[in-house]
Amino acid sequence: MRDDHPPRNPEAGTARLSDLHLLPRRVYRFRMLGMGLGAPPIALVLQELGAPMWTWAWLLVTCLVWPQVAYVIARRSASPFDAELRNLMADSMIAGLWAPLMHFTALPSALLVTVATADKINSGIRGLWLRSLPGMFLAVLVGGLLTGFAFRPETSLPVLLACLPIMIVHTLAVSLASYQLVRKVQAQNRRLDELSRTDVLTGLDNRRHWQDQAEALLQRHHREGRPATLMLVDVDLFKQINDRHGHAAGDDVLRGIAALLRRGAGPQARVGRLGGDEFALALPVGIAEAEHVAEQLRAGVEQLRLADAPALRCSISLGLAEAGPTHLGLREWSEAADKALYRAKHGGRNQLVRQGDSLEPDPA
Ligand SMILES: Nc1nc2c(ncn2[C@@H]2O[C@H](COP(=O)(O)OP(=O)(O)OP(=O)(O)O)[C@@H](O)[C@H]2O)c(=O)[nH]1
Repeated sequence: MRDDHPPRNPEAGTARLSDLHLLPRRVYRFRMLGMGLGAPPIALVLQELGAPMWTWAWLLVTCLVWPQVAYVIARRSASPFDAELRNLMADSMIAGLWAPLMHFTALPSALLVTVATADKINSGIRGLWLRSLPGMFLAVLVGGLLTGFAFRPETSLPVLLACLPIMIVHTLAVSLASYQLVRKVQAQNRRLDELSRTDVLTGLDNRRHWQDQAEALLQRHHREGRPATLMLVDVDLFKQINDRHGHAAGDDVLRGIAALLRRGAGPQARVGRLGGDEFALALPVGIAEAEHVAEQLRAGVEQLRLADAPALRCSISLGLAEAGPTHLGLREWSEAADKALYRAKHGGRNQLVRQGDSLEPDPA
């Protein structure tokens, strides 16, 4: 008998209230469909067996009355999810009972038991299918005692044909559900992958991902001799900005500068936020071109205005280092750019300094 699966497992403590209230209605539709498709082959077998009236009555109860009763029980329950779990177990017992009542007619008996168990597996609720087996076997036993374990496994052509709808519909429904689940998991994996590489505040590469990209650019420089320049960017007196205008305005400044860097650096550059108010750019260009870009960025940040804090002014200091033979790894390359940035800070801020430039006296 077809049943539907709950979207979440409350045992994992993640079930949402809205899910719980939707569950009985969802299960009801599938239970009606499953019981409806299961009824014709059962009815044909009962007819072939010349079954007693009470089995016909039981067929009516299981296919018409039970789905309504199960729905009402679940809706009225203080815990619809738990009530539906019990109903799902009852579905398995009903499927199990039908096997002996059909004198174990092979195809419909195997089909009902398999479909009921497959639905428990497909529910994703840990161990539900195993927990449903004792009840199912008990029902087989009770039904067997009622029928004296009459055994007639032959399946006639009409019964076989009547089994086709439930076979086809159930297989397709389960396949569709699996397909949708796989697509959802793939999309979530892509999103997780993206999140693991992205700085949440600015949307730039985060430190680790940026470092991987910068290292790759440096190694390509060593391999192929292509130019590469590292640019470290630090917001000037950012603590004062936070103190005077508030942390939220500080965040807006970081976002605004990040957007400027991303736009100004060009599509080939890797732009990352190393943390706090520090950014880094790995540019596939020589020092002269990088200096030009850096100057434009510096001037752009000077012009940055925030709608929420129009009086706020900010600037950045930049340290540049072109990749060279002494920069064996990102560490050496970063140190060179960091020294240049240090000079820019101590040279009065709001300026760019490149590796090897002479140290300006600090006016402060
Ligand atoms: N709004 C905001 N502030 C942050 C964030 N991360 C770090 N900060 C603050 O950024 C400030 C960084 O200040 P520093 O780099 O030490 O110094 P500074 O004031 O920028 O001065 P100089 O670098 O010498 O120009 C600290 O006050 C941090 O609390 C963030 O995500 N948002």
